[in-house]
Amino acid sequence: MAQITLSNLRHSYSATPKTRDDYALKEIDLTWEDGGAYALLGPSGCGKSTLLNIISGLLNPSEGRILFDDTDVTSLPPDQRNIAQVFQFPVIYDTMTVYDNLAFPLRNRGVAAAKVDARVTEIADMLEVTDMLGLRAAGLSPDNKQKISMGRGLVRDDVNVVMFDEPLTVIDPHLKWKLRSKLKELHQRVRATMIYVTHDQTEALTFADQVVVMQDGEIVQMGTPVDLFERPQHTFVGHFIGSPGMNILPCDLRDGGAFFQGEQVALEGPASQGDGETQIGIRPEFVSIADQGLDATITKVADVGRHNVVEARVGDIEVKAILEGDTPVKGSSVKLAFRPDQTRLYRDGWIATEAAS
Ligand SMILES: Nc1ncnc2c1ncn2[C@@H]1O[C@H](COP(=O)(O)OP(=O)(O)OP(=O)(O)O)[C@@H](O)[C@H]1O
Repeated sequence: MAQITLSNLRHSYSATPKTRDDYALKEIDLTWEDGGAYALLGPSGCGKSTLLNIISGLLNPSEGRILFDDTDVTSLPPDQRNIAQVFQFPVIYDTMTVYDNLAFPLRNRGVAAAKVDARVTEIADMLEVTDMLGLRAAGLSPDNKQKISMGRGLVRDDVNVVMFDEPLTVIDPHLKWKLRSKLKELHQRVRATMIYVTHDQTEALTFADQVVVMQDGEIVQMGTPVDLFERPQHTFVGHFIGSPGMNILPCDLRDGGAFFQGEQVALEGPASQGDGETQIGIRPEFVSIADQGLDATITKVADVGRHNVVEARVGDIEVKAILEGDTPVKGSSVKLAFRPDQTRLYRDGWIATEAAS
């Protein structure tokens, strides 16, 4: 396994890029620590596959370098990078048995039969497919095929990194959670560096210790699932993560305070100086109905099981709240309060308040 460093990486699919918009990857500087469980999370088109293909060597970056530990691999082809990859669709040999499928990556590299057997047995046990080892892969269900595909990615213990590219796409929704937690458990057992690419926040947050959030060819935040929830560094992260996402509300800064719809709102801490468009960020979990606060009208109440998701209008702006217990009915007038230590200020998208100490 290796530490992977991406240094000043940029990539354009155009031969003659002129503006920043011509780059699918704008400027990436990132270190993936040896043995870490990472997710690369972002919406379709943000550059995840481009970044993955650059790490695996399928694509040469327009600028920048890739290091595996201290070795510069930027110009090495994929087969010399020693990477295992698990794709959206299972890559297995239907005519072979499950055992031979799992053994294939090892036999291909001339690993001795005894070690092949030990490793296949171990991985099959971890994946709970031991009873399938003698079966032909053709007869397996799609989720079992994908399990075997994952096993093929994990069977070698000498790879630099295992990369998963949306591996649960073909899995039935009710089986997804099982495989998701299985992968997390596998990481804890094998301790390989793993990068899991997805546009699904649940998959990313379940699997990864560190989540790298991408938007429009840039990394907007790298952090633990708790960091991303509690202190999004960018409004995109606040909005993209959470269900529903963070409320992002226009505000004015004046007289040393932040004003939303004409009312002053207490922030978590002092705001940095600067020009630019300012917004308040507050998660629905920290909006409540109180005796004093912003005048609002309830426009929608959705019972989603454990709690209600309530939408309220403050002036012409909608604010979402997650409320438990008694909830006001649609059309009623209420006062909304924001929990001050969870109320952040953003300027041009980026966080601009200091955390309360
Ligand atoms: N071969 C290509 N030629 C030209 N442009 C490309 C090519 N591949 C990707 N792009 C563009 O680069 C940008 C990033 O695409 P990329 O496939 O890396 O995103 P992604 O996050 O992996 O999306 P998805 O989740 O849909 O696969 C997009 O604007 C896309 O249109």
